[in-house]
Amino acid sequence: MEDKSANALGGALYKFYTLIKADRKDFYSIYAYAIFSGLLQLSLPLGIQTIIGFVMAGVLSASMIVLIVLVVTGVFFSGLLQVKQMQVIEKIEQKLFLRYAFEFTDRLPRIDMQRVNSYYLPEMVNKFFDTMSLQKGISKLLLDIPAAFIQLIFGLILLSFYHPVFIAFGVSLFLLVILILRFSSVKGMETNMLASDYKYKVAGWIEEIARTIKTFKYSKGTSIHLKQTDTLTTGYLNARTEHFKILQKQYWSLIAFKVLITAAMLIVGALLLINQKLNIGQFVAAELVIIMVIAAVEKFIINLDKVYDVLTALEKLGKVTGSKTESEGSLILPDFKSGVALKFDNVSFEYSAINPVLRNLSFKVEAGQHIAVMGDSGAGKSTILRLLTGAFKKFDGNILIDEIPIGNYSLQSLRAHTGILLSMQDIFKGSLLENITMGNEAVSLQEITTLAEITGLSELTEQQKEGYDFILDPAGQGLPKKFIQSILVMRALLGEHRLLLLEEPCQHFNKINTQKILRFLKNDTTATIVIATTDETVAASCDKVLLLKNGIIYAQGPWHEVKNKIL
Ligand SMILES: Nc1ncnc2c1ncn2[C@@H]1O[C@H](COP(=O)(O)OP(=O)(O)OP(=O)(O)O)[C@@H](O)[C@H]1O
Repeated sequence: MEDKSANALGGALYKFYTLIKADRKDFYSIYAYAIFSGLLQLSLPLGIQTIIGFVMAGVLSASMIVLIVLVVTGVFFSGLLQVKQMQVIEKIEQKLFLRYAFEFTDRLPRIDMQRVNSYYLPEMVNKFFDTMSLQKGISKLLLDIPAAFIQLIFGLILLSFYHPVFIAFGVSLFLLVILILRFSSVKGMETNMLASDYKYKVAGWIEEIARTIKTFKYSKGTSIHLKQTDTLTTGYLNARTEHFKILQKQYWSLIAFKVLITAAMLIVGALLLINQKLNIGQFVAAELVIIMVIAAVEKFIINLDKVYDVLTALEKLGKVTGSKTESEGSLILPDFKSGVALKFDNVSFEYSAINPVLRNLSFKVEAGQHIAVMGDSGAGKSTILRLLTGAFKKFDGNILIDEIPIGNYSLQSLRAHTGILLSMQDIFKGSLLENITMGNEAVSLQEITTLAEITGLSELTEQQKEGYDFILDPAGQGLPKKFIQSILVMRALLGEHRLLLLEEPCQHFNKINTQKILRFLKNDTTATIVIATTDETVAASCDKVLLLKNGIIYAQGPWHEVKNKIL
């Protein structure tokens, strides 16, 4: 466990380093400002020391006034530099938000589906909210901590000029900080990560209740939602309490040290003063520097929880931004106006080791041929289509497209030539037109209206005043299923294709639209078509039927030969 946590801490620190590297110019200017501001802040005790010297000597001279002006100017400039630092930090915070927003948006559609198969992606995306923790914490990490550190270094250097005893003070202070970090940081990171895990589990569970709200609403007397929340929040509270214990330990070590050091320094300072090793001006200045140094250490320790938060946020954000994208080849599928030839050669596939889905499957589809894949629920029909999208790469055997293994093709080129309708596709919040064309401006209006007529969507566009600008709710809420299906079918069919992968293309359609779609597929496209279906009308319209049973081919041939084998 210790090793894993140490790795988590190391990994998070490395992520922090890469984050800083990306904006290094901004970071350099922060540190330049922090160094100057630290130096300027020292002008206060030094100035006071000299002023006291003047006062003690009973001299009121022009140089004393100049000195006062210099001290006041120093205070003003150190404030000015702090404002500059804040401006740079604000810029960094804005950049962070943009960077993560675009990284999430760009990466999600390219994510390797096989690796995230067991995750519920909307829940995984909740981690985006850690951008805010990062924004909040980074200013502490970049502004307060470096400033405190620089103040500490300069303060200690200055003190060592007053008397060597102060060098011992500096060394013990450094040792304290290192000891506190050495003994608490790994555990602190571990407990903070655990609390964060539970935080997302609670959020995920509440999201799940919202997603299935009708189930919970209509299940009389259920308390399962509260029970689960109770379990998860208990986990969260335990982890938080453990984490707070670590923070408390750090604060207590600091308080103990502060008490001791204040007493020791006052006594040592007073003794040095009495023994005339320091004059009164030096004594006051040295005490001021000591107070400043202790305040710097305090700032450092108090902000340690922000360090944990930032590192944890980076780890969580990394779950999405660091997730593997789909691997692909570099071959471009040529832009021919004909279908592709397909071949499954001894293909076996499983989503998880306990559940083999396809077993030594071999079949061929000629270029331009239409094939229906039939079988009971769970037989593996959709899986065949999914494998042909190139989204699932880990299978045994070989899948060939135009005699070349599917993995050799560039996914972009493959998908540019493939029209895909799978049951997990959905409507997103956006206009009807955006939902149909997915932003592809090359699609002609003529093509859209033709397909709208075939699929029956024209009924909707004629009813709606806004026509194709009509805004759809997420998942097409409130829209009849037949229109949702029309949109999804149009999305798959618009444009030129060499391969069409269609899962139940005619479900929710009436007989007329079913016939229109089947006629369109027969006469108006040259693509090779693979349809996963249980609809006999659809199967009968294909050149060949592949009947699956428990992941193997049970029968294949034209519909009239296979239909008797269907139970
Ligand atoms: N994403 C997934 N993760 C794990 N197992 C899956 C996944 N998708 C499907 N399966 C399993 O793989 C098997 C085949 O599923 P598939 O969806 O290909 O069957 P199907 O014939 O299309 O069934 P249906 O008609 O019900 O959609 C089933 O046992 C199913 O539970």
